[in-house]
Amino acid sequence: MSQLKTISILDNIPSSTQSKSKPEKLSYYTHRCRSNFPFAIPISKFSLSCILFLSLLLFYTFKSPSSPPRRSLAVDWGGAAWERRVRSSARVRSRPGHSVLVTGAAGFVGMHVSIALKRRGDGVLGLDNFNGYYDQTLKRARQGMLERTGVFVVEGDINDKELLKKLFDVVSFTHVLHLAAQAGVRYAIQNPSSYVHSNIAGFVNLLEVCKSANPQPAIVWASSSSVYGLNSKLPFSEKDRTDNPASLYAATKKAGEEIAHTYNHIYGLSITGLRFFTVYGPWGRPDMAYYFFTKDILNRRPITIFEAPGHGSVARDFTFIDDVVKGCIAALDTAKKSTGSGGKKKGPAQLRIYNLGNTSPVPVSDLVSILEKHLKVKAIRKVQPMPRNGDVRFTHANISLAQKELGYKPTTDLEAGLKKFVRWYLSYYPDAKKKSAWDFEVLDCIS
Ligand SMILES: O=C(O)[C@H]1O[C@H](OP(=O)(O)OP(=O)(O)OC[C@H]2O[C@@H](n3ccc(=O)[nH]c3=O)[C@H](O)[C@@H]2O)[C@H](O)[C@@H](O)[C@@H]1O
Repeated sequence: MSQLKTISILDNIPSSTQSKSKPEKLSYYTHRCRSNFPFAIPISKFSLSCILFLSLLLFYTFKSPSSPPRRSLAVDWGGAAWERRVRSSARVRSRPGHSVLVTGAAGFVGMHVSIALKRRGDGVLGLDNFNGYYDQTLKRARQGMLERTGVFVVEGDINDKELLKKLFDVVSFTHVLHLAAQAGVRYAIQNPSSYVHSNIAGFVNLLEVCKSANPQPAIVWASSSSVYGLNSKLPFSEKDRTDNPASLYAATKKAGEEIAHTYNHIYGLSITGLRFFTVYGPWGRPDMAYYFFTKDILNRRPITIFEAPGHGSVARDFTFIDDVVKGCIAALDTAKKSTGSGGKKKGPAQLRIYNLGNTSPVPVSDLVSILEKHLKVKAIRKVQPMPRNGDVRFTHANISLAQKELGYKPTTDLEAGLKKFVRWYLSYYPDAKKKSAWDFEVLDCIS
C-alpha cells in the first residue's frame, strides 16, 4: 500500500515543478556539485525524485514480510568441515543410544542435559542463538563446557527453517530435546513479542521441519508449571485445567501444548511436554530470583520479597537441576517413535505431558534464609506486595504420573541444592568469593 502511495505522489508532481520551476535552486545544486566534484553531473529535482523513489522501492522490497527470511550474516554454517563437526557431535558412541538435537543447548537446562547425554554415549548436537536476554558470557562459558565434553553447538535460531532442514539433512536425529525458549515470567510485560517469536513461531517452525524429516524424530520439550496459572487446587496435577494463565509467558507455553497436540494428531509426531517447576542450580539463569538475590546479598544491596496479601511470602516448588536432568533423560528414553513419514501420519503416536517438580513448595522468605546461611551474609530484606505482572502465589507439583511412567524421583531439597549453587557461584565469580564470609576451604570440606 505504502509503495503504491509513493508512486502516485511522485506521478502527481506537475512536470513544470519537476524540471523548470525555481531555476535558482537548481543552479545552486549544480553549482555545489560542480565546485566539489569536477566530473559531477547536474542533479535536477526530477532526478532527486527518481533516486528517492528507487530508494523507497528498494527499501520496501527488502523490508516486505513476503520476501523469504534471510540468514543472519553473523551466523555462519555450512561447508564440509562444519558438516563433519555436526556429524561427529551427533554420532552415537555407545549403542543403543540416541542421536539428539538439543535446542537451547547453551541455556541452563540445555547445558546440563546435553553433557549428561554425551557422557553416557548418546550423540548430541546443540543449537542456540546466544541471544542477549541475559549475560552472554555465561552462555559462552556453558558452550565452553559443552565443547570440552564433545558437544558442538551450532549458532542459529529455531526460526531459521533453512538451517533446521540442513541439520536434518546431515543427521538423522532420533530425538529432539526442545529447550530453546523465551523464559522468564515478568519480562513478558517488557517484551511480549519475543515470547510469540520463540515459544510459538519458533516451536511451530521446528515442528514443521520435524514432521517432514525422514525418519521423524521423537520430541521432548519444555513446557512450564506456569500453565497452572491461577488454579488453587493443590498439588497441581496434569489432569487439572490449564486455562487460567496469569502471564503471556504462561499463555505461550499453554499454546505450545495445544500446538503439540495438533502436530501429534495430524502428522504422527511423538511428543512429550515437561512442565518444569522453577528449576535452579549451578550454571543457572541470572534473571531468576535465587540467582540475583545471591548477587544482591553479596553486594549488601536490598532484595525484594513478594508477599501475597493475607498469605505471606509467595512460594515455589523449587526443583534442583540434577533432578530435572534425570526427568528429561527418562522422557527421552521412554519416548516411542513418531509414526509419520514424508509429512504423513501412518498411525496414532505418543502424546504425553508430565510435571517435573520437587513436591515441596518453599516460601521465598525461607529461600532467602537458606542463602544467608550458605553465604554467611545477612540479606537486606524489603517485603512488598506481589506486583500484578504475571506472577502467581504458589506452585506445587503432583509428580505421581512422572514417578509411575518415567521413574522420576527428585532427591535434592532446597537446602542441599542451594548449597551446591552457592559453591558454584563463588567459584564462577571470583569477586563474589571475597564478598562472602565463607572460608572456601571449609565449604569444600562440607560438600
Ligand atoms: O516454573 C516455571 O514454570 C517458571 O519458573 C521460573 O519462574 P518463577 O517461578 O517466577 O521464578 P523466579 O523468577 O526465580 O521467581 C521465584 C519466586 O521469587 C519471587 N520473587 C521474584 C523476584 C523478586 O524480586 N522477588 C520475589 O519474591 C517470585 O514471585 C517467585 O515466587 C522461571 O523463570 C520460568 O522461566 C519458569 O518457566
